[in-house]
Amino acid sequence: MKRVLSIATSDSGAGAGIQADLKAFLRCGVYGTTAIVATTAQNTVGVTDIFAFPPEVAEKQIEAVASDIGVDAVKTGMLFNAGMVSAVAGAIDRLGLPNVVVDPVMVAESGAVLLEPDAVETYKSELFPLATVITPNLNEAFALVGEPVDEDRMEDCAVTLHAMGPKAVIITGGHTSTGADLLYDGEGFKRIEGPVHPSENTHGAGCTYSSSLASFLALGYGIEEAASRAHAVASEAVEHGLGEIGEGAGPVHALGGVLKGVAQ
Ligand SMILES: Nc1ncnc2c1ncn2[C@@H]1O[C@H](COP(=O)(O)OP(=O)(O)O)[C@@H](O)[C@H]1O
Ligand SMILES: Cc1ncc(COP(=O)(O)O)c(N)n1
Repeated sequence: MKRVLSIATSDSGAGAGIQADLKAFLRCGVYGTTAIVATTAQNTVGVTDIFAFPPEVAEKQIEAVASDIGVDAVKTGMLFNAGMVSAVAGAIDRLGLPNVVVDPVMVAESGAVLLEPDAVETYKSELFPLATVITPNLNEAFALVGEPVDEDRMEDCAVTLHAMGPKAVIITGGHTSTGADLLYDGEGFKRIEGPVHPSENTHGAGCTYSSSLASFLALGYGIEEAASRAHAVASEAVEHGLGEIGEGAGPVHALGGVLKGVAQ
């Protein structure tokens, strides 16, 4: 059983964050572990509070998992502040963790700010250089390069992000007109396409995607194949999104496709 560690934040509504990551790990057939860096009071409508743990609490969890269970891939999600980004980068580096997927979570589907603005520089200087791949969505990608969102300039944006140190960049396409993800590995571009589901129940799509990507890297797939499989898992989770859960954008359902037809 391959082991994938999520370093991220709890979502009390369980649509995104650590909870979405564990569902995606189960869907992908890997053993998921967690280092929880903060917790949100959150539902499908919004985020009413964020409580961040001290960075040492995150470091201790990462060390506990690495020293006994082991780590075949790691995914970082919402890290909230600069001190945490720095501590997580330090632990990944010190422990030599492989297959590092960095999802630079900045804003929730509901509009809540999930990253303090001064942490962006720490991402660029400390965490991106350790990343196998970073997975910003369209808005995050342009925010990171400090430019207004322009779908026609996604390739330029990916090149600028790649120069910040990750081995590869994937700008996820859920908020673009085509829905395609864009992969840039420093040599060429690859568009990952698939059916776009007309669903509003996308809370947790990005978390599901980056966790699935880390899972497929742990399972030994190359970046292109892992990206294509992760897109398929995220897309299927959106297709089966749970509109009946909560009043806002419903949570994605990572196991929806797998459970179809199973007696309940
Ligand atoms: N309506 C949709 N239909 C199919 N795939 C989708 C849809 N929305 C998002 N996805 C896929 O889910 C993944 C996460 O996408 P995105 O929405 O860009 O991230 P985030 O949730 O961080 O904003 C991507 O692979 C994207 O292509
Ligand atoms: C704790 C936490 N982490 C991440 C997200 C982003 O969610 P999404 O996957 O929809 O971009 C979130 N809303 N809450």
